[in-house]
Amino acid sequence: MRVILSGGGTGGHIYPALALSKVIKEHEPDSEFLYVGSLRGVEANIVPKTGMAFDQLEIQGFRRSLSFDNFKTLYFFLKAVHRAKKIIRDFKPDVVIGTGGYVSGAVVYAAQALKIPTVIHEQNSVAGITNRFLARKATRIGLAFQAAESQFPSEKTRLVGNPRAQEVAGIQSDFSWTEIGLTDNQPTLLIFGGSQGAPAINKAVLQAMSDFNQRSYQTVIVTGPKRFDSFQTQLKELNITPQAQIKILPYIDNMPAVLAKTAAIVARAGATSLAEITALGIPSILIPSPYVTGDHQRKNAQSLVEAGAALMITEDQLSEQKLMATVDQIMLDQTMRADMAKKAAAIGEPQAGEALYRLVLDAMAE
Ligand SMILES: CC(=O)N[C@H]1[C@@H](OP(=O)(O)OP(=O)(O)OC[C@H]2O[C@@H](n3ccc(=O)[nH]c3=O)[C@H](O)[C@@H]2O)O[C@H](CO)[C@@H](O)[C@@H]1O
Repeated sequence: MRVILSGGGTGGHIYPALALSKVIKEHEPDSEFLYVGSLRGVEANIVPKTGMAFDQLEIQGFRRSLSFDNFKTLYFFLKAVHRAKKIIRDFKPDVVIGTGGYVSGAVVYAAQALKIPTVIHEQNSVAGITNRFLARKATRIGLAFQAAESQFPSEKTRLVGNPRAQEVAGIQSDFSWTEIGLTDNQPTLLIFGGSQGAPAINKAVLQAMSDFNQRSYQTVIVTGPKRFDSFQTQLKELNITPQAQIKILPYIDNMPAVLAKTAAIVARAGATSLAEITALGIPSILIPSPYVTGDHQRKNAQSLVEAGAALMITEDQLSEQKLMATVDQIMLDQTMRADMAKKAAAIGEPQAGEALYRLVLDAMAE
């Protein structure tokens, strides 16, 4: 089949689209894909590395309040829809799939105007603005959380999970911590604040660095691509030299392979990260971002906490002491980790990619 994928702005929207493309390719090896992202979004770094054809639109988000900027945004949106229509006419897709972010708004809207079947995927329990806008004319809607059901027309909406779960669940990882200068003989804690990094997590980790320096378990700190330099500068200012069991990175490109070798995680509670953590059965400490629509990360995190798979620290409780105490609790207790791992795996959705693929076939058959 010929497929246009679009989702952007943040990793949580991009990786599910790429994961779905792998499932489609397994079923239909001759399939052709085109990914349409935004000019400035992180998809421009992520997608071309996979070898998938990639095109870009200039687009920006709406402000929630009335402002002159919104006229400019509207202008960009209409221009982007116009270009998206041309891209669609040239590529002739059988289906157009949107996984969230402003750019998918323009691409899927253009496809709907051209009467091409469209599928949208909502990763969160609280629907994003783009998917709410696209829902009325979408042919099918795939959800990762049951809690989002009431926000979409029921007759064409299905609970499918997050396709990234299936991608990571089956992974045969040959990653070794020695590739980044660590060893494979110690349990490794991975700290990352979603795809962009999280200032509040970085700050608490910086304050706790001298504690991490004294631990025997390994710690990998992913700062986020734009926060790496300032993290290093602050380390210098604090006069702290990370010991050999600590590694600081701006971003991890091969996350599924790395996650498969990770003992425990400290992270935000973005939906795609959680799909990965549960698919692989990894114990986690979740620090939900309070800055997202409808406080959805806290709801995401709560579902793992209730299952016994995760511990939660809210951002207002986050401190060096709280972070270290919670991390030590998990990292120094292998039995606790094993129990949480089992409970995380029990709520994983290793078939999610398959379910979304079926939904795409449904949309095309209509
Ligand atoms: C601040 C914000 O708006 N966050 C939203 C965004 O989060 P965000 O983009 O952070 O998305 P998620 O946490 O859901 O997913 C992050 C993705 O990036 C990957 N990754 C991360 C770090 C790294 O170094 N390498 C790497 O590959 C993770 O493995 C994962 O696949 O989209 C999610 C899914 O719609 C939402 O639930 C989040 O609330």
